[in-house]
Order: sequence, then structure tokens, then C-alpha cells
Amino acid sequence: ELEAEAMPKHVAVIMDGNGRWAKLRGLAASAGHQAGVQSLRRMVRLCCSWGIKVLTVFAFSTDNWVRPKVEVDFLMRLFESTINSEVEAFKREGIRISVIGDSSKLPESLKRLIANAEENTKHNSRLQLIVAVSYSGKYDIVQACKSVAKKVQDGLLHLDDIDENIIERELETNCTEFPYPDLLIRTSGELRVSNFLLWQLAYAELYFNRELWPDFGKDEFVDALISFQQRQRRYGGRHS
Ligand SMILES: CC(C)CCOP(=O)(O)OP(=O)(O)O
Ligand SMILES: [Mg+2]
Repeated sequence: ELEAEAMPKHVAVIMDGNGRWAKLRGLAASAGHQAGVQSLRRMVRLCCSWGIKVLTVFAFSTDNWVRPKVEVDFLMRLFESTINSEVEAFKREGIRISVIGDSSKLPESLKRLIANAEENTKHNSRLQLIVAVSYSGKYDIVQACKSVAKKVQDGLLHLDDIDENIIERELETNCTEFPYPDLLIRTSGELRVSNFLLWQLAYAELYFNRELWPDFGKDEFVDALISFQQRQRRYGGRHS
């Protein structure tokens, strides 16, 4: 049974399987992505009702740019329409949205929508939804190291001062009080991290589910959380 007081503070999700979900139904990938958005909406509300504080989702990786232009263009428009249709509800429900990733390749219209949604929800604290778009875990670490190197170059930092905390503060996920996912969920049966959050997942419990993302609902989320609550996180300590 789920214990309210043993909920993870930060859940990360690799939402995978939209394409296969559509193919099984003889539909185009775009139908899978639209179903995937419904799944995300449901997950966000469940996190709110269970007191989870941060939900980070992998919505588009830098590797996804190689997909057919028609699919990439559809996804960019889907991100815009989803932000447009959700931002008012997020404002009302205390949900803060942040987007991480390399925004340089995003359409100008999407960049403006993201900036507007982040600005309009930045004071919300019931749930922080972090959406990784055009994100790369390796690049996140590279850009953090560059920031630290610049501070050393500018004489603002000494080499001996550089420790994990100095690096962590420069990561794109630094925008939350719970920066490290306690639980990573990946759907669709794939058993890999795919260059999602790397530094941040150092101690995350990993949970893999065979369900395709559009079919990952409340029951599947409960199963993942029960599995999480049954784990003994030792952070390197000896097994009791
Ligand atoms: C863009 C990303 C969220 C899409 C996830 O689903 P997918 O298109 O990788 O689906 P498949 O792995 O079934 O092809
Ligand atoms: Mg996939």
C-alpha cells in the first residue's frame, strides 16, 4: 500500500513508447505524441495530489533532432499548443513550469511561449514541472563546467574552491530545492538512461516499466511508487 509520508520528493520520467503506441493502432506517430501529452497531464495532477514536489520529464532529447522533419515540426507545435492550453491552469493550481535544454534550436515562437510560461509561474511552489526539451545530460555537465571555468578565468573562483557543490549549482536543474531525482521511471521496456539527467541521477532509484507511455496511468504510477517505497536507499552504506 502507498505510504503518504514515504513519497519521493523528485520524480524523473523518460516518457517513451509514443511511436509504438501509435503503430499498434495503425496511427501516425503524431497520434502517439498527442496521447503522450494526455499521459503527462495525468501524471502532473497525480504528483500534485500526492505531494511530490518536482517532476522532471524527458520530452525531447538533442538526439531526437534526427527524426523526420514532419515529426519534429509536429512535436514543436505540440509543445506550443500544450503550454498554451495548460499555463492558466498551472497558474491556478500552484504548478511552476521550467524548461531545460539547448533552446537555440527551438522555434522563436516556442522560445517566447516558454519564457512567458516560466515567468508567469515562477512563484508557484506546489509542484515544479521541469520539461527537458532539446536536452542532453552530457551537455548540461559541459555547460556547467564552462561556467565554473569562466569564474576561475575571471578571478571569481580559485581551483581549490571547486567541489561538487560548485558544479551542481551550475547545472540546468539547479532551479529547484530538490535537484536530485529520488526515482527515475522509464516506460516502454527500454533499459537505458539515453543521455537524460546524468549527474543528478547519481543516487536515483531506477524503475523500468513495459507499458508504453500513453498507457502509463495511475495504476502504473502507483506500482512504481510502491516499488520505490520498498527499496532501502543506502548511499553506499552496508546492507543491514
Ligand atoms: C519525443 C519523445 C517524448 C517520444 C517518446 O516516444 P517515442 O517516439 O520514442 O516512441 P517509440 O520509442 O515507440 O518510437
Ligand atoms: Mg523511443
